[in-house]
Amino acid sequence: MIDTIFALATPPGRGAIAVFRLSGPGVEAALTALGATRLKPRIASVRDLSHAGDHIDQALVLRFVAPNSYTGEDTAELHLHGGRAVVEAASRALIALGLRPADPGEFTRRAFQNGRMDLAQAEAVADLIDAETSAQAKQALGQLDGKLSETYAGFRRDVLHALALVEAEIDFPDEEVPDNLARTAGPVLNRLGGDLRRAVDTGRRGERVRDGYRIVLIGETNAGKSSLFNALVAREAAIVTPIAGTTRDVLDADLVIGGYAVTLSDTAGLRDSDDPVEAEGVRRARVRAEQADLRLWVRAPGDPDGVAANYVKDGDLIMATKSDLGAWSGGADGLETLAVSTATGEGLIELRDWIASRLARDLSGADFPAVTQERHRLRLLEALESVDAARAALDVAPEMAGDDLRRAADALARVTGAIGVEEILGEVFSTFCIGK
Ligand SMILES: Nc1nc2c(c(=O)[nH]1)N(C=O)[C@@H](CNc1ccc(C(=O)N[C@@H](CCC(=O)O)C(=O)O)cc1)CN2
Ligand SMILES: Nc1nc2c(ncn2[C@@H]2O[C@H](COP(=O)(O)OP(=O)(O)OP(=O)(O)O)[C@@H](O)[C@H]2O)c(=O)[nH]1
Ligand SMILES: [Mg+2]
Repeated sequence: MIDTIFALATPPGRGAIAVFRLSGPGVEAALTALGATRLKPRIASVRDLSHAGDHIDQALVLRFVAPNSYTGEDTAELHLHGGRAVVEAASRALIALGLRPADPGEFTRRAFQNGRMDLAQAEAVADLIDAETSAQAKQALGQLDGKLSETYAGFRRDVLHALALVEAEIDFPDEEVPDNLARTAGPVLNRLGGDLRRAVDTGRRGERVRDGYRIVLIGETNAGKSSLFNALVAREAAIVTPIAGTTRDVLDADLVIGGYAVTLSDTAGLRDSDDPVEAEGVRRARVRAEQADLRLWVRAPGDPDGVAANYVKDGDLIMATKSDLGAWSGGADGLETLAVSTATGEGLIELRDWIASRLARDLSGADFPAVTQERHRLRLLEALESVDAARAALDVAPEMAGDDLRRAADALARVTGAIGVEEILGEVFSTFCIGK
């Protein structure tokens, strides 16, 4: 027998209203026991709820009848006055009536298990709740709509089509098999390989929108990195002193620029040091610079053509800091330069604008939906490798191509949860909040 579950779907604590969500075969009996009868499906009704003779609340009650509900089961919502005592009384009554508090993500998990959505859509529900920027919300909504799932399903259809062509040839073996295959399945696999490669490439973008675009401040000691960091995050987050070598640890701050999530990192000034603590700081700074999506190379007037140059890549930006003390004049190897001063505020607005347009360039693709999760990207890579292997096998050992294509189809089916569900369910739903 399937449990009937309940959870508070609104944040805990005092509020205007508190919404309890119920799902499972025992919903109707529970509603009747609470005194909520004669409810028309999907029509809100005001009912006095009580249990064991105690009046709980005058509530707004909604009832959905299976399968026409979020989970696909009988469900209900109790919209209560949002006081702690009311919430507590309702919670106790529901437990007394045999309902069980839901696990994180359990409503969405049931929606998935009842075929109301696939795994990629369930992940989108969690992403939408976690979204803090407009770009994150837009990306999650695209995935919730099923656009991403449809893309994956299209890839899988192409794989199965190629597989059918390969099997048809192999079933009628003759001298011409390799030639025929190269003519029929070859072009299908070439196109599919290109599509999968493009999808994998959007994965970097999708993950950056979801998890934050990584920008790192890097430069000589005393160049003004921490001062610039503080100016961008608008608080005195990092220690600033005239002493060279002040910053040791990498300091991260999350900000939103132009609707995109950004993680900005302040780092230790790059120089050789006998101090093991500083040397470790410099090592960490280098690692971060290496991993970053964008490096801001911070250079003050008079800074030598320093070590930072080794870590800066095409497309990075030179921050000519302390512009109040004079213009920076150095070779920039084709990198753009922006003069800033945290003393006067010069250039700070321009810097934000510059970053915003860089984010728009790197992250807003016309080819939404982007692949948003590492889990998807890894499966797509697996599919891509198998398709490439199948393509190579066509000419030499066509019977191997069939196995490769079956592996590719499996990898794609795992993304949407068509197969291999049990291994990934825990991973996907454990990050959900209770009540979702
Ligand atoms: N109060 C409330 N607001 C909410 C939700 C909810 O469950 N309750 N949602 C949940 O997270 C989201 C909306 N998503 C939903 C998706 C499908 C159904 C649903 O009952 N579908 C049925 C009936 C459709 C209809 O009314 O015509 C169906 O598809 O058969 C409900 C909510 C956001 N807002
Ligand atoms: N005049 C002027 N001084 C600045 C400016 N920015 C930073 N400074 C000063 O430069 C010194 C070093 O600044 P920090 O921000 O600590 O430099 P840093 O690059 O973080 O230095 P390390 O952490 O040692 O690598 C401090 O005394 C700051 O007050 C600026 O725009 N104008
Ligand atoms: Mg510093």
